[in-house]
Amino acid sequence: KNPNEPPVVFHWFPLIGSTVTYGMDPPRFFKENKKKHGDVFTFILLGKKTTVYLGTQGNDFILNGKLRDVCAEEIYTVLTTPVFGKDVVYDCPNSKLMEQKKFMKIALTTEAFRTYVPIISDEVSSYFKRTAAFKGPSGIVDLPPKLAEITIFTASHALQGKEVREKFDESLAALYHDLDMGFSPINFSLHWAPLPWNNRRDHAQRTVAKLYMDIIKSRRASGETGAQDMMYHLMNSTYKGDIPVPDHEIAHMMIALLMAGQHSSSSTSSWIMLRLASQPKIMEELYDEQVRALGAELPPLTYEDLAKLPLNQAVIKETLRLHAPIHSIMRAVKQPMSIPGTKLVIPTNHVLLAAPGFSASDPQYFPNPELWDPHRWAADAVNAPNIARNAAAEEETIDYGYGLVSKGTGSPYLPFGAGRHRCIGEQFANVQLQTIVAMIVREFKFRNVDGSDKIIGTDYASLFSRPLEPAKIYWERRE
Ligand code: HEM
Ligand SMILES: N#Cc1ccc(COc2ccc(/C=C/c3ccc(C(F)(F)[C@](O)(Cn4cnnn4)c4ccc(F)cc4F)nc3)cc2)cc1
Repeated sequence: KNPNEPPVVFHWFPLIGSTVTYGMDPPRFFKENKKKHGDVFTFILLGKKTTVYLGTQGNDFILNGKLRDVCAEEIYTVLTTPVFGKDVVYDCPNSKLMEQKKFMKIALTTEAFRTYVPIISDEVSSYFKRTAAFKGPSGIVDLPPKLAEITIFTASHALQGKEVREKFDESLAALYHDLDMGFSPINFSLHWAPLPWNNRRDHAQRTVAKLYMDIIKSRRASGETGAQDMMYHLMNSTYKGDIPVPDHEIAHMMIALLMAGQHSSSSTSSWIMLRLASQPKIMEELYDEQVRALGAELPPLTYEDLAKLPLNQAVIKETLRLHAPIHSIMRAVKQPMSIPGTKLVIPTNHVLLAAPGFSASDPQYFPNPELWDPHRWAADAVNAPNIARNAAAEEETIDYGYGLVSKGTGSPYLPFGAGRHRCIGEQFANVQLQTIVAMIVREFKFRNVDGSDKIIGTDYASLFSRPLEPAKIYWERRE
């Protein structure tokens, strides 16, 4: 027992360690071990010494770690590179990732979002017109698979372009599924194994990358600059020293963005709809908010309308507080790291694990934390989380080469991470989710099949936490 290293969580077997107890329910695992050991403790995850550092100090220590101390790509590349393809995101030096994030952000501007809102709302309306599951005046439906379709259609059309969207009606859906099978935490250790799903993943990656490269070639040949979508901007970006982005890297970044957007948004939109079914009153308040703000005839939604719907925005914020799709953020330790205020030094054979979502359920910051209550975010709410009020005010920011990002120091609410690796898709995700929610609220009323206010459990077994399936709700068309 080394007094300079964190306490180790008791475990029976050396390799398995605490993988199963952690993997089944990470928040419960964190809570139990925080009680026994405090905010810093080590457990064995798939044979690796994994040191958790909870709370806002832990978030700061890990997410704002220096490049020489912590490394993301060393942990993530085994999982992401076989799915995305080589030379992008975690298969290149961090300095190159920072440039790639700068390129991706160029297509994620408010002017681009103005064009995305009509695209997304049309995709939602036409989905409900054509799908069999929502025929007639009312019914019962298993929601998550339907929302996964809605998110892939809306994100691919808005972010990836019309050509890609049309491919999802044919081959691309099946190929996307094969890619997706490779995107599982088991591949943190079995990524190399010639398992059937890894072979299908590799075939799908090559086929999808080729599909993107063909679109790039045809766009370059025809010279049309149609929609200013992500592909257009990546094709017109250059690395330091005026080096154009190679076609295969454009294709691989497009796959990365497709995977990022799809998993996070489909999980979040599922949780939003399940929470609205458990509290139908809130869904009625959302409808009333639109009628009050936009008029009873509910004109076609515009980007500017979204800012007039604070409750609609709060619903997304509150859902991400309780259901952050990424529950664990991991970094390799490159140099021994001493934890300020303690005599602890984290050695280089450890992996650091931050769990920003854990502090978002801490009653110290959010009274009655398990209650899903979007009103807690209202600016004037008497018990509004004080971070909501002065967050913008004291926000420390820093630029890693792709624009100013918040360091999130002190914030107990970081569903999009913080620091060098912070999410660049936050604004797009909010536009997409707010538009999807607003369009669904116009057409339907949801409630639980048994009329209760129960909420289904969480499936932590995949890479992104999501609702257990099936998750059925009762819907009826608004007259
Ligand atoms: C509700 C939606 C989303 C959530 C909750 C979310 C969450 C996160 C988190 C927690 C990180 C930090 C990961 C780490 O530090 O290891 C991250 C990074 C990132 N996300 Fe998202 N994300 C969302 C949507 C998106 C979308 C729509 C895109 C693309 C259009 C995207 C692209 C990225 C990228 C490129 C990074 C940078 C990774 C790095 O620098 O290492 N995300 N996201
Ligand atoms: N046996 C067993 C067993 C073992 C363990 C467990 C449970 O243990 C764990 C541990 C850690 C994790 C980590 C989640 C994790 C990390 C990185 C990424 C990502 F990189 F992929 C992403 O950030 C995703 N992203 C960003 N924004 N939107 N999506 C991303 C970045 C850039 C990019 F361009 C595209 C991207 F999509 N994705 C997810 C999940 C589960 C269960 C069972």
